[in-house]
Amino acid sequence: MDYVVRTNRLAKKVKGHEIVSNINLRIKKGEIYGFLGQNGAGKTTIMKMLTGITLPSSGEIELFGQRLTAKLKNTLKRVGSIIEYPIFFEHLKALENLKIHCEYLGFYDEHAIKEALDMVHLKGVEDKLVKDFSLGMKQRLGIARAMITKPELLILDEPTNGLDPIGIKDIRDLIRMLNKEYGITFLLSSHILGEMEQIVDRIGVMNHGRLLNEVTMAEIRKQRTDYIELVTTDVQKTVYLLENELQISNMKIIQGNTIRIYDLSISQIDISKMLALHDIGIEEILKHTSSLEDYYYEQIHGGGNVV
Ligand SMILES: Nc1ncnc2c1ncn2[C@@H]1O[C@H](COP(=O)(O)OP(=O)(O)OP(=O)(O)O)[C@@H](O)[C@H]1O
Repeated sequence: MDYVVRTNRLAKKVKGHEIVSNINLRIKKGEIYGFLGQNGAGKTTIMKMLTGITLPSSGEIELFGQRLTAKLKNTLKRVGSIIEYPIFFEHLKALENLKIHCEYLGFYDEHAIKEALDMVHLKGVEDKLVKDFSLGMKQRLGIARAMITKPELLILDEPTNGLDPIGIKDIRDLIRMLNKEYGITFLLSSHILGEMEQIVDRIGVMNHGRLLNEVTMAEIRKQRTDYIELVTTDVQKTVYLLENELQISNMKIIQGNTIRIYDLSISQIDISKMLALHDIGIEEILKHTSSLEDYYYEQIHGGGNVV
């Protein structure tokens, strides 16, 4: 298996307290991997260790199959990142900011700068002052800056934080495009489940400094069970009617008065019509579609496996 990132029992201690422990992370080449976890779960700390901003207290990091050591800092050239949020010289133009960054890196290539701006669709605003950029444009400029050296892995910490729905969609589309067209592997973090669900191939659930589970979105979708939830004025009679009038057998009663129907070949409308015909009052009927949110809460509250 071609892994871009592998960590082995990675841990970080701060003032005697372990803020992340025993992290065995695996990110495959070409995938969009998402770290999911509440504030303070340890996502940023791991990203800082992967980008060489912070040193691990123990454990190992392997990037592109090579162990990351002080001597092999060159490997980090293959990684681009925005950790926390991108900081610019606000009173300078976008292009000037990128040029300064290149000079600082000792890598000056005007063509690469123009190409990066083009990739994130910021061509035409390179002479605009950064202070006049929207948050979404700044995020895109941050991605352009991280892309100048043509990294194979981009690490973006909460890339859609603070953006409005259109800005969020723009960044999502940009990440997808960079992944598909340029084959860039991504490590993203977010605490917004719905957002991650729409973009990642695989997720790692972080909780209190531990990586609980790594699972593909395809696996989550396969496991999910959708059902219709029904509350009526007469549970026993409803069950009898569902079985005999609509031939539904896959259902269960929960909390005494709620029926969950797992047979979705019969619509809510048919159920409602049939019950109305038999004078059964419906207090509630709704379709429940399980999602990443269900999986996440199961992991956090059900004590998911540590990987
Ligand atoms: N330098 C530090 N000194 C003390 N505590 C720290 C330090 N860095 C991080 N922590 C603590 O470690 C925990 C993990 O922080 P981290 O920033 O990695 O979490 P996170 O999952 O990225 O959350 P957020 O989304 O809020 O950034 C937090 O409780 C944080 O307060």
